Amino acid sequence: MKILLTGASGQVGYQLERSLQALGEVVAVTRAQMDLSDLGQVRDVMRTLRPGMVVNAAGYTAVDRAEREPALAFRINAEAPGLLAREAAALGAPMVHYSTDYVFDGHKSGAYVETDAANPLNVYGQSKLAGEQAVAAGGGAHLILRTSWVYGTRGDNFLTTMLRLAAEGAALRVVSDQAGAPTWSRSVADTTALMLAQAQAGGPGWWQQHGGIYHVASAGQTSWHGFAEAIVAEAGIDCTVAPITSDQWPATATRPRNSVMHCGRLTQRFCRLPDWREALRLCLG
Ligand SMILES: NC(=O)C1=CN([C@@H]2O[C@H](COP(=O)(O)OP(=O)(O)OC[C@H]3O[C@@H](n4cnc5c(N)ncnc54)[C@H](OP(=O)(O)O)[C@@H]3O)[C@@H](O)[C@H]2O)C=CC1
Ligand SMILES: Cc1cn([C@H]2C[C@H](O)[C@@H](COP(=O)(O)OP(=O)(O)O[C@H]3O[C@@H](C)C(=O)[C@@H](O)[C@H]3O)O2)c(=O)[nH]c1=O
Repeated sequence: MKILLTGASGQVGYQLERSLQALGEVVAVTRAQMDLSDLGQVRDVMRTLRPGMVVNAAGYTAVDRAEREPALAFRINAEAPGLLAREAAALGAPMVHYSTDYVFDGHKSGAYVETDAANPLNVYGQSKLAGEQAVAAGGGAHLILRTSWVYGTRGDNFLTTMLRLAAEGAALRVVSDQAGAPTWSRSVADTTALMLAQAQAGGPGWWQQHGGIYHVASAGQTSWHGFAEAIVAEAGIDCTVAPITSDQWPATATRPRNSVMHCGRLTQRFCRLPDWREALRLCLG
């Protein structure tokens, strides 16, 4: 089976290109071959390639910049995934799409379940919620995997930023009033592959029974400050991390204070991701 993978240069996409190999022929396209802001090109690629499955790991992920570029964020995160979903449905191809903890407003005191009402606080979250809705409205078989605080040793992310700042000897100041679950990009990719292997074995009725939204995040929770402290500790860097409040960090976009997601639906049917601290250890090991 031909699997169209978008966003292969990104954190999750890079891992997916490896994790999906066992499932079929992975055709990884870059922005140069399929720019999600160009809907005509998206349609052309889908109609030329005619994939048997679409895994959309591309996304507009610049949370602060999205406040200044809402139209572009919505085109890439909502309109293009909607088009991919409609084109995939026309081909009878299932689609996997990724979403975010930032669809929630953070006002809940416990962990969010899949059926909790979404109410994003920022443009990025709004565009991702619109993307979820567009993929579901596409009418085909789909999985929407919401993950959170993704990191890895490649590219720009919170882990690599903290390691760089600590190595430069910078005084680390990190917000301690936002709770979430840091999630290793490899955990997301491996979980996706595990779910899709079961889908392939399950036959046509599988998507009807098991499709829809899943929360896919590390077990446990921490704050960005707790994550930063763990990063320097695991990396063996002698450096203090000062806790600050969100108000003390200059940010354009408002982030949810609590975006911890309950992963019970995933755990009951498929697997449990490692605890965030254990995953960090594995990532840096
Ligand atoms: N990062 C995180 O903390 C979280 C991410 N997610 C979601 O997971 C998914 C994957 O995110 P992640 O891997 O972390 O993101 P990255 O920012 O690491 O990668 C994004 C990918 O999308 C590609 N991309 C961006 N714009 C376009 C475009 N116009 N056309 C084609 N490709 C484009 C990038 O290509 P290029 O290299 O050319 O820019 C890159 O390959 C996204 O849907 C994201 O919203 C969910 C929760 C947390
Ligand atoms: C670099 C840095 C950030 N911060 C704060 C800013 C922010 O509140 C928090 C996280 O910063 P970042 O900008 O790395 O993270 P942010 O862009 O908010 O990360 C989000 O990205 C999108 C794509 C998602 O989907 C989310 O799940 C989440 O991972 O830490 C500090 O307090 N000190 C620092 O030195």
